[in-house]
Amino acid sequence: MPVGVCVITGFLGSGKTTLVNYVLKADHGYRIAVVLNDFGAELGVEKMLVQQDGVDGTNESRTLVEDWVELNNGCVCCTVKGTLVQTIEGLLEKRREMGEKFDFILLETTGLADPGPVARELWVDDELVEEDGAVLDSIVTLVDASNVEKQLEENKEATLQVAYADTILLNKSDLVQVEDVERIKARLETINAEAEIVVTTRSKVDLGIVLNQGTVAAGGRGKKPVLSAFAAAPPSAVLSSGGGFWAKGVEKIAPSSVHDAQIRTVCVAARGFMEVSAFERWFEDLLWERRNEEGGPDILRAKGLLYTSGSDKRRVLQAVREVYEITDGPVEENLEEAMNKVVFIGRNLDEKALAAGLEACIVKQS
Ligand SMILES: Nc1nc2c(ncn2[C@@H]2O[C@H](COP(=O)(O)OP(=O)(O)OP(=O)(O)O)[C@@H](O)[C@H]2O)c(=O)[nH]1
Repeated sequence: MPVGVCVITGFLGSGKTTLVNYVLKADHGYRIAVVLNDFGAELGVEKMLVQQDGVDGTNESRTLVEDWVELNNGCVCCTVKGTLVQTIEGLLEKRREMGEKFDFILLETTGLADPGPVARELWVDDELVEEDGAVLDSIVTLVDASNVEKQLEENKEATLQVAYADTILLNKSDLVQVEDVERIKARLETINAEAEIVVTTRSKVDLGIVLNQGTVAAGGRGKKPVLSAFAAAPPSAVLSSGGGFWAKGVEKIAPSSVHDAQIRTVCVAARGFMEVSAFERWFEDLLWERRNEEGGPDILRAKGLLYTSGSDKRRVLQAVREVYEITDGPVEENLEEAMNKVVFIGRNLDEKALAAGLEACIVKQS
């Protein structure tokens, strides 16, 4: 029987990695493979965020096998190399080699992705669906309750992510009032009236909602899944752009894989140990002051790994619009490297100025 693939999508900072971590650590007895396809992946930021507090809270029992990270409950983790189909094929190969099977594959998409092409790729690639292959089980979309309304106004991808969902996790509910939740639910329903909406905090959800929506067990080998967004039309209609499958009493959105051209990703790095207070001053100025200037940086999301003076731990930076946090990562054995990395996604990002700003936070050796 093929393995079910659960596609986890949602706008920048909505809680996808938090959900992946939650699923990996929960006591469910499933063997799960996670495929990360994220903007921080090339710097190793994303992988580290998923691994940072493994199943038992330590790093010790994990072994790095090539690009695979095996967790001590049998779950494995990898990042997309080459195409998505190649990555999943690699995973399945690995599964055969191990003589064991995964029960599920979780695929975390990038926060700016239109999940349509990913779903289509999984849908139409017949080789994947062969015996012991993979089949799309469901699309779970996370939305950040505190930002979703603005995101839906500004970004077509955010709307498409909601439109494709089988299940929507209305996450970060702790950051809004009860009446906001009702209003947001109503807004989401105008885009996708079919999806189940589950209100969550820190992506904590009944795992039955994420793992195994029944497609694989019910359909068996080679069966196509029944996804709400796809169910109204055969795949051919899904493949044609602007097909009639949106016309279900919901907003019409032309499917597109074109991103907001102004949004880009900038990665900056600086070697050495930094003064946290200097970093905070610089970062807060960027997030809170400079963004209001004409043509100033509009940072939608940032992630980073920081080395701070006087600590033997790497620190993890997370920012979603104006909100940010710096938390402790695992103890670092090789502190000499001390390469600070920050990945920004946003508009009006000046790479040179950001690199210089990060460099200026490094404590200079006298
Ligand atoms: N207050 C609050 N914070 C949350 C919640 N869920 C996640 N976060 C925090 O929000 C930040 C972003 O969470 P992630 O899980 O990394 O979000 P993501 O969707 O993977 O982000 P991208 O990789 O940018 O697309 C992190 O600092 C999380 O700790 C929640 O329910 N409430």
